[in-house]
Amino acid sequence: MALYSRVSGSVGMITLQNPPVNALSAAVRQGIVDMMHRALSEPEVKSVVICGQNGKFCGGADIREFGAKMTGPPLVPMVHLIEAASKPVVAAIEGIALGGGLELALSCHYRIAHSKATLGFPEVALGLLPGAGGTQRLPRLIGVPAALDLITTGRHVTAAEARQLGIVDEVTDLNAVDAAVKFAQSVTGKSLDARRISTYPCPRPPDLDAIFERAMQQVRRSARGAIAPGTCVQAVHAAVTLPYAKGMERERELFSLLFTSGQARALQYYFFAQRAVSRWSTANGARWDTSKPRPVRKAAVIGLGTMGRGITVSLAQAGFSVVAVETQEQQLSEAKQAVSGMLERGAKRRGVPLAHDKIKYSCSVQAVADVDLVIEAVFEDMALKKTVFQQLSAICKPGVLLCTNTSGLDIDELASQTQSPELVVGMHFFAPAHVMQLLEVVYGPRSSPEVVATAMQMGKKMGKVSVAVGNCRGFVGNRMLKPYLEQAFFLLEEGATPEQVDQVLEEFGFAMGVFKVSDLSGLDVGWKVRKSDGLVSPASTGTSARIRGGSRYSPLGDLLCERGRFGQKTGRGWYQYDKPGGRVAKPDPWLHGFLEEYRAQHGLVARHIDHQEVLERCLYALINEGFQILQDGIAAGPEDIDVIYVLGYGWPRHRGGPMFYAGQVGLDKVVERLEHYQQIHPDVPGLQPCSLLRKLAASGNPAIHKWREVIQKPRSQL
Ligand SMILES: CC/C=C\C/C=C/C(=O)SCCNC(=O)CCNC(=O)[C@H](O)C(C)(C)COP(=O)(O)OP(=O)(O)OC[C@H]1O[C@@H](n2cnc3c(N)ncnc32)[C@H](O)[C@@H]1OP(=O)(O)O
Repeated sequence: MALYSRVSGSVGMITLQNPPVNALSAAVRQGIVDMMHRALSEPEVKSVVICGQNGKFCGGADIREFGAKMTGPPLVPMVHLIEAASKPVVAAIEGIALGGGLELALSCHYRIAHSKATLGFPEVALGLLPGAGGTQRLPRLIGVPAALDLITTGRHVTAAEARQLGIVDEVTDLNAVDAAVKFAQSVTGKSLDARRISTYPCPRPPDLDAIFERAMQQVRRSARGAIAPGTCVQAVHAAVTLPYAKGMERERELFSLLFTSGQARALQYYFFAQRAVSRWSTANGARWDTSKPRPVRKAAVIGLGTMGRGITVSLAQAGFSVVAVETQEQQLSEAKQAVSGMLERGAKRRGVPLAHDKIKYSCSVQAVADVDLVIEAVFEDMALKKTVFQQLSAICKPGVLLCTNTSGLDIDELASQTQSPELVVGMHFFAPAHVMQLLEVVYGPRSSPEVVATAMQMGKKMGKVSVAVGNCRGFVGNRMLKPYLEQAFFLLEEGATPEQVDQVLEEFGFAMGVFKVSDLSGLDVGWKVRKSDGLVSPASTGTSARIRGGSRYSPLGDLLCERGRFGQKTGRGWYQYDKPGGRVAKPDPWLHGFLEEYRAQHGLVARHIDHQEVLERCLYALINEGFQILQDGIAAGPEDIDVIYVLGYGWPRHRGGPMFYAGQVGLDKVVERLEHYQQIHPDVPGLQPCSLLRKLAASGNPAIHKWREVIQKPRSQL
């Protein structure tokens, strides 16, 4: 709702009241309309201030109302009522003015912002455009290039930048509402003719066509199939080429197109999913709201390879004191230099405060004796990690949290090396650890609720989205990756090329196809794991070369590694690169020849494989594993899996995540296609639809938020 009060006799004050962000719900819109009429009708009131309760102007339209039938006054007539008012209306912007909130502010005649406020049009991230006149007013106010930038990227600007751009009239370090009241009094009685943005002509730069062409190219490059950014460009184009009223009609048409799209539904689902994962629960009943995190002031990182360095940077930038340990002098000195460089680049590019003084380097594990939490990031080798955990358990003070950055090893086995297994938890960072937003917090059967809560909170403090997951091979992300990769290898055996598979996945929206990712992360990583699992066999011909444990196996990755083709780092992998460390993947005729030879050796006849088969086999196998993970209680809900895939594995956000995507395709259709492929490939167990997927499909494709009701009480796999 909106409250009305009178300040200093002559200023009518409308206060938006809808915690936590004063979103423009039906009740708030109704309140604004009613209170505007009241302010305009009271003769003593000479001017109006609009502000938000609790230091937040407005977070925009209420996203929770988007799925439901529209009630209350629409936004567009509301902003027109404000702009057309005969008394000056001043927006007092504290905290946030986002989306519809900024549109509300732009309909006011003046805008006063607090210096700490942020403003922006983030609709594009929800699959929408600013549909209450934002695409028509902003270019009129700040010009086409700046408006295109803000509307197509959704980036938030500081009050200082907003002032520079001309979005706000004044910025204050003092109380913005008081400043707005004073301002409102000072403009009482002044003409408002020049203050109604909709009446401004839209600036028409001479190189208009080139500007729009560049903007379209830019969004095509970065949008990876998302439709909202390009539609935003079209709406701004209407502001320049059409009179205001016609431009508003065009904005409405384009908004409706986006509003009803599957992409908008996916992005809005994802918005809430990313927030829902902080309300975690574990298989043995621990929960976010009943578990108190322990205080952590000083942390340690053991092992300063690529991951350890990134983790050190993340911790230091988040304000933790860090002891960074690498036992080899030479490597320690290299790491110190690398970490310093990373901190300096962070300060230069993102304005993160320099944190050199937060880090103490040491060659000795003894240096961690007084820390509150240790993150082990040594080489991915169980024997080595066990030794480190035994050492840590002996050296560290009682009560210290022992965390491992393993990407898939058994947390419980490591916990059993320590005197306090309840204090052990996985913190699986993603490379580069100081950049990637995802953190999988892996609890073992014995991890205490406080320890899970502490790791989750540490992740948040480091600016990450932490997702709690159970302990199993590969946890959630890497476990699902296995069947996906496996299908990609099988497709090569059957006649596809890496380029073809990657193209299909990139057209779907992945930033990189599976083979390019494999080249980037190094083929040797998976090879080492397969070797330690006893999967890599010396026999390279005959049927046994392609069968392990009675199931189909492709040794293609192993064969490439045997030839020293580890990907980008060696300049050769599934693609070729101009030099070791090169980044530009080019098709490799050698690889094509090798695949032909391989097929001939194994009696495989190459066939034409179409787009649909590549997509379905790769994605549905991955999705099926996701359902198995839910069934096993490794992830508490589909949102956890979707957030992990979007933030950690390049799944296109506008497709919501693999579990949301499955729901959009239709669970019955996913089951049917998996069954189809399983009939053709009976030796691939990953194509057998899991029972939870079948159960959900059979119960009539319930909406994703209802899946938890069907998922049985979770239990740990170990
Ligand atoms: C018919 C439409 C016509 C015109 C077009 C207009 C369209 C729009 O305005 S779309 C909305 C545009 N606004 C946004 O996209 C803002 C989204 N919110 C955020 O970016 C952030 O929440 C924040 C910067 C406002 C605050 O961040 P932070 O302090 O980190 O808190 P949280 O993100 O955890 O949010 C707290 C809480 O608030 C809920 N919430 C936030 N914004 C909205 C909103 N616009 N509508 C409804 N609910 C909102 C958020 O979900 C959190 O609650 P839960 O934890 O319960 O999910």
